[in-house]
Amino acid sequence: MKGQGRIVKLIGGFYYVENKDTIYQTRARGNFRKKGLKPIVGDDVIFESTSLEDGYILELLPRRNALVRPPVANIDLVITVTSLKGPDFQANLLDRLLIAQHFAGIKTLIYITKGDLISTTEFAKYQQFLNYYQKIGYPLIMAPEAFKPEKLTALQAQLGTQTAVVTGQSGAGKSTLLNHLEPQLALATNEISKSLNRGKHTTRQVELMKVGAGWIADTPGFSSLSITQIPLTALKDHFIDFAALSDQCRFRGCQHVNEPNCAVKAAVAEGTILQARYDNYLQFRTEIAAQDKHQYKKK
Ligand SMILES: Nc1nc2c(ncn2[C@@H]2O[C@H](COP(=O)(O)OP(=O)(O)OP(=O)(O)O)[C@@H](O)[C@H]2O)c(=O)[nH]1
Ligand SMILES: [Zn+2]
Repeated sequence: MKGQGRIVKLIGGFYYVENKDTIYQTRARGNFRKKGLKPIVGDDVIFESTSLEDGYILELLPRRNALVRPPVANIDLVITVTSLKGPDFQANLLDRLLIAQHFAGIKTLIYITKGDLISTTEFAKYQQFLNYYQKIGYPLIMAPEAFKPEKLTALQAQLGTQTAVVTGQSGAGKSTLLNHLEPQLALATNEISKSLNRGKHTTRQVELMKVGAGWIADTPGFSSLSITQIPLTALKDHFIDFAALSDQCRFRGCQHVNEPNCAVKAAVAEGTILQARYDNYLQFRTEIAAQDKHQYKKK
């Protein structure tokens, strides 16, 4: 048969392509390889196959968008899983994820886990962050409330026929959420390693799975994320709270660093923009500038 399908998994040089609920094992043969294009999970392709195990990808169809990490294409929503305890909450990592997702042009839903493992006092420490992200426009859901039947139904309805990706640190609770959404998946989940205080990387590959009428990709966890693919002067546009104020800065294209009459810096001083978020902005700028310098030297 010859037809259109979607790459759902990639293992050992084989691309697994779904077409009408059947999965075909294929290899890449199309001329896209000459163009240096590498198919990733989520890609729509034209493929040909003689049996379930023997097929070829002939053509890679244009991508709407793609994330670098995890590598997935054609995504409508990223569910960004952020644990409060084990792994502990890191505003820096959350900001990296949010900025990378905005740069890729993909909507974000923040999903907070393990609030049940900390005291009320400790929770209050994080509350200002959670409130802040909601205030600036990120929808946010939280475990274990998110597992209530009516909440799961609402999330499924929100997903509809779309494609979502679940991303976040190792052991944050990605597979756990998917198992609640679709118990038939029965994905392996694991306790985080006590000695390393991080996940054991239960999920080892990106895999796109049917959940209700839509698709969700579970992805391996990670502990750091580079944002150096973003051009230095564009970074500010992906901090949605800064972007909302930039009209009020004195200079067009204000980088919110050294310029006078900067509305962003004023908001930080006033406390309407979180200091930690602004500090992360400056840190990301330093990382991007260091990378640019390094690349310039190599040329
Ligand atoms: N107490 C508590 N435990 C949770 C919560 N969410 C997940 N867990 C537990 O945390 C552990 C790790 O969860 P997983 O769903 O495997 O995490 P993951 O993000 O898929 O991990 P990797 O696949 O390694 O990246 C499991 O033992 C879960 O039962 C939560 O909200 N509260
Ligand atoms: Zn400014």
